[in-house]
Amino acid sequence: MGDYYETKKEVEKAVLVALSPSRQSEEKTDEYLDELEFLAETLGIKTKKAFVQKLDKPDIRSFVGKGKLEEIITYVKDQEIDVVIFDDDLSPSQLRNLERELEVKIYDRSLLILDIFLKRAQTSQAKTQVELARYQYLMPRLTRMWTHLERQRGGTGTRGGAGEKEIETDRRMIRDQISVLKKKLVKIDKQGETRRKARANVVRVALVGYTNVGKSTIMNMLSKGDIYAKNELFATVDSTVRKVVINTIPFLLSDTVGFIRKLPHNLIESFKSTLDEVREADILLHVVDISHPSFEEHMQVVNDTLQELGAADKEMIVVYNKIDQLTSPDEEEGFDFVAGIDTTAKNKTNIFISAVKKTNTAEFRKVIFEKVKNHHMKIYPNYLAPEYY
Ligand SMILES: Nc1nc2c(ncn2[C@@H]2O[C@H](COP(=O)(O)OP(=O)(O)OP(=O)(O)O)[C@@H](O)[C@H]2O)c(=O)[nH]1
Ligand SMILES: [Mg+2]
Repeated sequence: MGDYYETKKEVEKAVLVALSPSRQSEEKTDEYLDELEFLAETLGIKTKKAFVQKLDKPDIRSFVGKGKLEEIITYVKDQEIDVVIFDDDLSPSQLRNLERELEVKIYDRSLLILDIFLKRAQTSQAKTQVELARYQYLMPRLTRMWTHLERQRGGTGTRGGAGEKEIETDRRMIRDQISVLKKKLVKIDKQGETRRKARANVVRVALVGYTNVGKSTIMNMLSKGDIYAKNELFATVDSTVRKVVINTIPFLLSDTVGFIRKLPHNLIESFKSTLDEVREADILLHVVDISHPSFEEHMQVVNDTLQELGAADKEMIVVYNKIDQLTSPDEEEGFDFVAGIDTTAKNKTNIFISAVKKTNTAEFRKVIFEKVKNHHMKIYPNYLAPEYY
């Protein structure tokens, strides 16, 4: 094995590889690729080209068929590509085969997301959660190249390629790490539990939504804070809680990690405690980027994830954000005409805003106030709530 991956260049060049099953439209495939490109960009990786193969199921051996793989290999060599990114998860044996044939670094969707989370995590809880998920993911996938790269990352460095023996050593080390991290998390969880219990006498509201929809922007708008909000996927990985007061009634507002299609399962598992903010909330603000062509699918992903967390039946305000980017919404008709918006769902209130242009935000505050007030009155039945002004 050569040392082609030794030299670290400033910007890595990537090709994307995706399948296009017959049931999926071309637009959908393109959109998924755009999302994958955006994810790669978040890690500072530049996409040079995307390869799509019409296949209903991934090839067991190499994800794409033989002919397509040859095409990719040629391109990777000619264009000096550093990374090949697959839009689905690869099995350990697919990863091994592809690595051998492509001879460059390989990412699948989960690993890409895990690395973004790793880069973004700030608190020790989030860092521990991501590290755990990442190790659990890597464990069955340790290959010579990964072992080698991980050692480089860890600064231990090995000369030449790692052998089977080293992989075995690393596997043992990772197993130990996993149990250390699990213990650490239990301890952090206990502290978090105490902190959350202390908040039992305050109404709790949680922002949820697909990544990049504007949750942190809304959090900042409501709490006048300065949370990292950026046109990047997973700008927020840690959950942040702020106290907000609307018209004399206080509540706690939490901003959490965004959801995404095919979020690695290990990641949801280890983020469960961060997502306790969501599970324990009285009211959810489900933020939707209504200007995104796939906003309905994104909503579905969020609702499914909420279901998984056991938080699907909570009272919810669906906040359709970024209306400033909608092409020609009919002012007269309002936005309810937009296809796919369910105005009949119980327990749900729809509101249309632009957090950036501050459109309809007074109305938004009012809707939050009314709902928070109801919960506040349950905790403090004698509270004389003021009328909203
Ligand atoms: N045009 C427009 N852009 C917006 C609006 N609200 C937020 N944005 C932009 O959308 C991008 C993402 O905003 P964030 O607040 O970081 O989104 P988020 O949901 O917290 O994203 P993650 O933390 O990555 O999951 C930023 O570039 C914001 O400036 C809006 O009402 N209109
Ligand atoms: Mg955010």
